[in-house]
Amino acid sequence: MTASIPFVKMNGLGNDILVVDGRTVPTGLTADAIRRLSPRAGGIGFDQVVTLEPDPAGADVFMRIANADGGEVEACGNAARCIADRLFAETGAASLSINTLGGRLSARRRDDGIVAVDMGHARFGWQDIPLARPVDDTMAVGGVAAAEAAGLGPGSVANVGNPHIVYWVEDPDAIDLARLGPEIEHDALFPNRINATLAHVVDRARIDVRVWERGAGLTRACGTAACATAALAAHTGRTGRQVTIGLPGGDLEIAIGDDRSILMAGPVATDFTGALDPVAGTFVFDGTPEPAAAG
Ligand SMILES: N[C@H](CCC[C@H](N)C(=O)O)C(=O)O
Repeated sequence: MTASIPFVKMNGLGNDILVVDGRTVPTGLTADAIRRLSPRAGGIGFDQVVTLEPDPAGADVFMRIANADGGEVEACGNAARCIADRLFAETGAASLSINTLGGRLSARRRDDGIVAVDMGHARFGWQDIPLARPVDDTMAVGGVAAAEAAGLGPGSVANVGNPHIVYWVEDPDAIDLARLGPEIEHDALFPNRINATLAHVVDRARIDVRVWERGAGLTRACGTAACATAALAAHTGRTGRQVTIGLPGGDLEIAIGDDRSILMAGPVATDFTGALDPVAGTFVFDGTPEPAAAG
């Protein structure tokens, strides 16, 4: 087996990201290889893959994002923090511009060492999400059969680079999101599918959430879901504009600007390194690529 490209496994509050560097040589990582590598049983195990690339639009880096199912997506908040942390360590810089399919982000390391990322602006229009049909009040979206069958009220939708629906509930853990999540994700109302969050507003400065991620399933944390939930809560008057989002993996700090800009801050960590074969979908842990065969 020849493992041909190095990788770093990182995580933001347990939302784990495989990072590969395609800035000098394309990685050749295919959607099929991602699907083979993502399972925690037998694979490397991750929620998303991020490939660093040169940015033709002039940002410091282009961050290409794929979910565990191999599908390419527009945004990943935890990955943005992980990438920034890694590149700050690599370059000594304390700020960074990251371009993505969902728009351009800017990251900086705060004096306390925490990485903060400006995730851009929340959009609430039905075409922005997108929804499959016009909806006047996107803060109260009904018609998702599985959610209604589960007794959830209408959801609020936002696009923060990627699409999200947030259901406001008293006790997220009382709802079987593992069963409900995929039915919401694939509902016909969402032509690009959707990330689904159950949110309990604790008080005007804290919301506890559970997230089913499009293309990845239940995760320990979801940065963009935290951003969407905080933006929607502030927009509907459920909270102020400085909100702590409590996720199974820990807390994210979100600040919503009066222009609907979103600043997200939280910890990141590096788990391990290794190398993988992007075509065969095989890998070695914490090792270096196998030495070239002798001879
Ligand atoms: N599953 C998401 C992408 C990853 C988002 C999440 N990991 C985050 O930290 O924002 C989507 O399909 O839009």
